[in-house]
Amino acid sequence: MTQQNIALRTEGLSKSWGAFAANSDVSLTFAKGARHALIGPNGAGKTTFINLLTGGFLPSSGKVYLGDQDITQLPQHKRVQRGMTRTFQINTLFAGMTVLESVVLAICERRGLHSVWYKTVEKHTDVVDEAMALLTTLKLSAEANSITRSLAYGKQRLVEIALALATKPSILLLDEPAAGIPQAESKELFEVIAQLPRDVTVVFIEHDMGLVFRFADRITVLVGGKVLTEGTPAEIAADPRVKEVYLGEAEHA
Ligand SMILES: Nc1ncnc2c1ncn2[C@@H]1O[C@H](COP(=O)(O)OP(=O)(O)OP(=O)(O)O)[C@@H](O)[C@H]1O
Repeated sequence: MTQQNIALRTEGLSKSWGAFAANSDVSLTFAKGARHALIGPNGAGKTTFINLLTGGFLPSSGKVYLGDQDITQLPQHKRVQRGMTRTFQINTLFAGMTVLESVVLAICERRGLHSVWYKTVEKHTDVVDEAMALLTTLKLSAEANSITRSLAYGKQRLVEIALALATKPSILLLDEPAAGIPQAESKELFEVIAQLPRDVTVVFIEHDMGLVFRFADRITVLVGGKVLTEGTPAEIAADPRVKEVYLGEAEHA
């Protein structure tokens, strides 16, 4: 992979709490436009790794590079400004607003239009247009005027993704986006994620292997905080070590 094709890269990333190493020497490269899944058994260190990427945790050692810039020490909000965003659960304020209102607010925030309240936003028709375009991409335009809290969980997850996309990320990090939603809705959710523009690199954690093998074009397997292997879905599916890890887990359960 050439430097121009790299969206994000880690070098020997480690995170320990006391003697416990949640991530050890994780060196990964995420290609621009990839749909890159992180998989591995419970406690493998996937969420820890995402937190090291977003700046939620600082690593014990190692580096994080966004393109060619070392962002290892950069605070979370500065990483968002540079194009790296993760989804957050919709808070009470956003849950009580309509879908369109919340996305408009998120776009205003990005554009630095802090004093614009929704009632005066009609003047900023370009903000409303951008919000509607985003909702159309996410197949949420029919829900634009619904109160977010009243939507099915799968749709609420899409609103969370809309709010993340309102920051105009080049990298979108998703930690189990389909957790807790019915299977039919999760398939729909991933279909929408799969159709996001290719200028957004998507890194996601997912436990449902059906979804992983359907939607990822690259898979990294973490076990015990370390990279076990990485490859295309076909390579990972054929890797006996991966089967062993999951069979071991199933036997354990
Ligand atoms: N703040 C923390 N302090 C101490 N240990 C932690 C902390 N955060 C996570 N851990 C530990 O690190 C290990 C890895 O956790 P992590 O959540 O990264 O795994 P995961 O692969 O995302 O697991 P799951 O699939 O169950 O969500 C776990 O044993 C967890 O208890």
